[in-house]
Order: sequence, then structure tokens, then C-alpha cells
Amino acid sequence: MRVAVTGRTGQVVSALVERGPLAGIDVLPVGRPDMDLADPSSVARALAAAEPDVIVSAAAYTAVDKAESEPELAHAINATGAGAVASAAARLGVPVVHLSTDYVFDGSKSSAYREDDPVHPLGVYGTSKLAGERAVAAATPDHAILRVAWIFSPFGANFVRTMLRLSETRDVVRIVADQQGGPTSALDIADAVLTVATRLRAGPVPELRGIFHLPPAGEANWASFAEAIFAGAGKRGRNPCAVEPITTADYPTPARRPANSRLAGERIAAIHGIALPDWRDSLETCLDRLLGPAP
Ligand SMILES: NC(=O)C1=CN([C@@H]2O[C@H](COP(=O)(O)OP(=O)(O)OC[C@H]3O[C@@H](n4cnc5c(N)ncnc54)[C@H](OP(=O)(O)O)[C@@H]3O)[C@@H](O)[C@H]2O)C=CC1
Ligand SMILES: Cc1cn([C@H]2C[C@H](O)[C@@H](COP(=O)(O)OP(=O)(O)O[C@H]3O[C@@H](C)C(=O)[C@@H](O)[C@H]3O)O2)c(=O)[nH]c1=O
Ligand SMILES: [Mg+2]
Repeated sequence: MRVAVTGRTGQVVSALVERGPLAGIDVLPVGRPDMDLADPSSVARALAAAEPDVIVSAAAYTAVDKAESEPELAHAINATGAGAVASAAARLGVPVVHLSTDYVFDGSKSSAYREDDPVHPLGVYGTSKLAGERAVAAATPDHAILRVAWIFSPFGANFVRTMLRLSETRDVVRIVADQQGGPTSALDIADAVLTVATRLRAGPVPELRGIFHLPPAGEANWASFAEAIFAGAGKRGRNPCAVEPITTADYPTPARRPANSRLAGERIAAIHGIALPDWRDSLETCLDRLLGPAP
């Protein structure tokens, strides 16, 4: 099986390139300059040239704060661009697995979000990703939309690498403790994406399609996530760094973020048999890669 994935250096595309061969799947990144999601005319041609059996739509405009001042570009990439990817899949007669986000919710629910809970994004990024989900669904019924959250990995830009960088020059960092969610390993996401892609490819079973939440086991807030990162870094000989838990109000940002980002994973477990590991275990794997194994 051959999977074309949008993007080149992103966390999920990098993880798919690594994990695909372990599952006997060829993974072909398709991205700039051959394919620019902001230029829909480049999308169909580049994806057709990859001759995929399945398309994974993993590229996105992911700069949450910057999106507030670039709404047109965020929308072009995350909504129009995602729709163009799904239209290309439809034209090629192949399924599309599209990545979306917890930021489609406003976080006002007191328990984990289910797939049928009402959406209400708080910012431009979430709004553009929600429009992307709708564009994908409108372009082809042959889709699975996987909503994930708080992605970390040894690759690219993410909260783990930001915390490790800050700990090089600081003894204490102030981190919001009133946003709950599930830190999710891009490598775990890649394995789940490949499972779903394989199952969609196997046949046109409607039940396997639609929206799925893909959370890790375990819960966190950004401050407890940072504490776990520093504990793991400390075990690996790095400078100790303390976390000062603060509130969202103490940390003003251009974009509002949901107070509750927790996703409920029952549907993907029941329909695709997928349950991700505890994020604390996946964090250890990530830190082994970034800092070397703990003694
Ligand atoms: N990061 C996170 O915490 C979360 C991400 N998601 C979603 O998961 C998916 C994967 O995210 P992640 O791997 O972290 O993304 P990254 O931010 O690591 O990478 C973004 C990717 O998108 C590509 N891209 C951006 N703009 C364009 C464009 N105009 N044309 C073509 N490619 C473009 C980048 O290309 P290039 O390689 O050329 O730079 C890069 O490969 C995205 O859909 C994202 O919305 C959902 C929840 C959490
Ligand atoms: C760097 C830093 C961040 N924070 C806060 C800000 C924010 O609430 C939280 C996380 O910061 P980030 O900038 O990593 O968060 P953010 O970029 O909003 O992460 C989001 O990215 C998009 C793409 C998604 O889809 C989401 O699931 C989520 O992962 O930590 C602090 O409190 N102190 C700090 O020193
Ligand atoms: Mg960010």
C-alpha cells in the first residue's frame, strides 16, 4: 500500500515516514514547492503524481497565535486547501484520512468531548480547521477525520521541545494550569493513522468513516505536562527547572484557547480497535530520542 501524506517536515508527516515502513507501507510526503495548499491548483496534480492508495491530510497552518493576524492565509490552507486535498482523493477514487484538532471546541464542557458534541471554536485556527473538516466531508464520503490534540514528538516545533529549550536558560517557567487536555505523541498518531488508512482501503464500509477522536490514555494540563517533561529531562542529566502554575488570565496570548481540550476515545476504540498508550510512556520514548535514554 502506498500512502501520500501532505507536508514535508511536519510532526505527523515525519512520524508517518518513520512508522510506515515498519507496517510495510510506503509513505510519500507531498508538499512545498510541488504542492502548496494555499494554491489549490497545485494540489490535484501533485497528489495524482504520487499514485496513492490512500491520502493522509496532515499539513496545516498550525501557528495558533499568528493565525489571529493572518485569518485569510489560515483559512486558505486549513479550509480551502484541505478541501482541495479531499477533492483530489475523490477524483483519484481513494480514501482520505484528515487530521483535525481539539480547538474546534470552546472547552466549556466539564467532561471529555465526544464526536457529536457541538463545535464552537474560540479562534482563527480552530475556525479554519472546522471549516476544513466540513470541506473534507463535502468533497468525499470516503473520509476519516481524526481529531487529535497537543501533539509532541522528536520532530519540528512542539511544547516538549519548547520546554527543553526554556530549561537551558531558566530555573523556573510559568505555565498555565487551567487548560486540560491529552498530550499526544505524533508517533502514536502515525500508527493509528496507518491502521485507519489500511481499514478504509480494504472496503467501502460506511461505519468506518466519519469523525473520530484520538486521545492518549491519561490526562494533563500544560503545567503538569511541563512538570513531567522536566522530571524526565532531570533523569537524563538536564538542569532542573521548576514549574510555576499560573492561570490563563496570567498568560495573555492573541488566541483564546479551550479550558477543556479532553477528547473521548470510545468511538475509535469500538470501530477501529485503536487505543493510544498513556502519554507519560510516550513522553519517555520522545525524551529518549531527544536527550538519550534515562540511566
Ligand atoms: N501540532 C499540534 O499540536 C496539533 C496539530 N493538529 C493537526 O494535526 C496535523 C498535523 O500537525 P503537525 O504535524 O503538528 O504540524 P506541523 O506544524 O508540525 O507541520 C505543519 C505541516 O504543514 C505543512 N504546511 C503548512 N503550510 C503548508 C502549505 N501552504 N502547503 C503545503 N504544506 C503546508 C508544513 O510544510 P513544511 O514541511 O513544508 O514546512 C508542515 O509539514 C495538522 O492538521 C494540525 O492542524 C491537531 C491537534 C494538535
Ligand atoms: C511557552 C509557554 C506556553 N504557555 C501556555 C500557552 C498555551 O496555553 C499552552 C501551550 O502553548 P503552545 O503554544 O504550545 O500551544 P498551542 O500552539 O496552542 O498548541 C495547540 O496547537 C494547535 C496546532 C493544536 O491543534 C492544539 O491541539 C494545541 O496543541 O502553554 C505557558 O503558559 N507558558 C509558556 O512559557
Ligand atoms: Mg503552537
